[in-house]
Amino acid sequence: MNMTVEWKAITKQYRSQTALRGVTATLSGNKIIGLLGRNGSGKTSLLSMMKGLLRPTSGSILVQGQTPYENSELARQICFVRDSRMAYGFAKTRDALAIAASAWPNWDADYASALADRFELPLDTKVQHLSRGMESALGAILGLASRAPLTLLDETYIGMDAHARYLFYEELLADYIRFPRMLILSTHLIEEVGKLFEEVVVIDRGTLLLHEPVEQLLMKAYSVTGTEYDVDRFTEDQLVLYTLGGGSLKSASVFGEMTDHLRKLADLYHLEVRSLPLQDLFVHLTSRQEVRA
Ligand SMILES: Nc1ncnc2c1ncn2[C@@H]1O[C@H](COP(=O)(O)OP(=O)(O)OP(=O)(O)O)[C@@H](O)[C@H]1O
Repeated sequence: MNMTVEWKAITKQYRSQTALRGVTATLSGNKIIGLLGRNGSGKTSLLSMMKGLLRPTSGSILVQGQTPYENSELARQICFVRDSRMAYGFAKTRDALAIAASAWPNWDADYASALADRFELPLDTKVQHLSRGMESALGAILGLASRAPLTLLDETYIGMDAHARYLFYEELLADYIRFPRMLILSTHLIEEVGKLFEEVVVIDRGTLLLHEPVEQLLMKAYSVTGTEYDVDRFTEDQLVLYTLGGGSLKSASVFGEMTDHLRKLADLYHLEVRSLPLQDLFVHLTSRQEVRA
């Protein structure tokens, strides 16, 4: 199944609060997509509308050409992992997995049980009594074992410790390779998860800032390091995101493409050129107005 999600001029208003403003984009193909945005930028609202839990105030959202809102057939193809405590609070963990098994047509019970072992999930504990990390692990297991063609993970791994998070990344990638599907992960931990993404969507204060393949995005910025004099003359006409150091060792992060001409100039000025980590680029994209132009 080749998944397609269309956002058509989506606006979401909660009373006086506008969470999303005219967001338009088409996501297609089996991919791991990062949904990035600062706190309150509108990520959860967007994910909830993709699952059909909310309706846009204006505009429309289509998953496989259909409206997800009140569409129970389509809902079985879309797994949205957010708050396991809310969804399964009174059930024991083992029962939550059994409920999930009946909800998802592609549920893999053996895989769910192998994951429960790997994450050391206590099966006889009520979901509402799970530790934060274990609740996150349950969410990760539900998201992975559902094998839903569209899987939405809203900061699923946020309560996990580093060991569990890396286990989750490893499982996510391995299972995605075995069963390609569209996985959308909203996150703040870009440095850790960034390597998994093929494509990123950045939402800033309710508007779509960019939607691009990661490879293409990373080509849009770089850092140069050298003496202050050389770095300053190299970056004179460029959009500098931030600088570090000075004197004999200064580094400047630049938003713009590294052309052949610039590379020759950097060589001439004995500057070291590096690509910018996705996390740095994200922080600066969402904090500077000029970059949006
Ligand atoms: N039910 C609601 N009623 C009123 N305002 C809401 C509601 N849900 C979200 N909002 C507001 O809409 C905006 C976007 O919220 P949303 O939860 O979608 O953002 P987010 O990017 O997921 O945030 P975070 O990263 O902090 O979880 C915020 O200003 C939030 O306060």
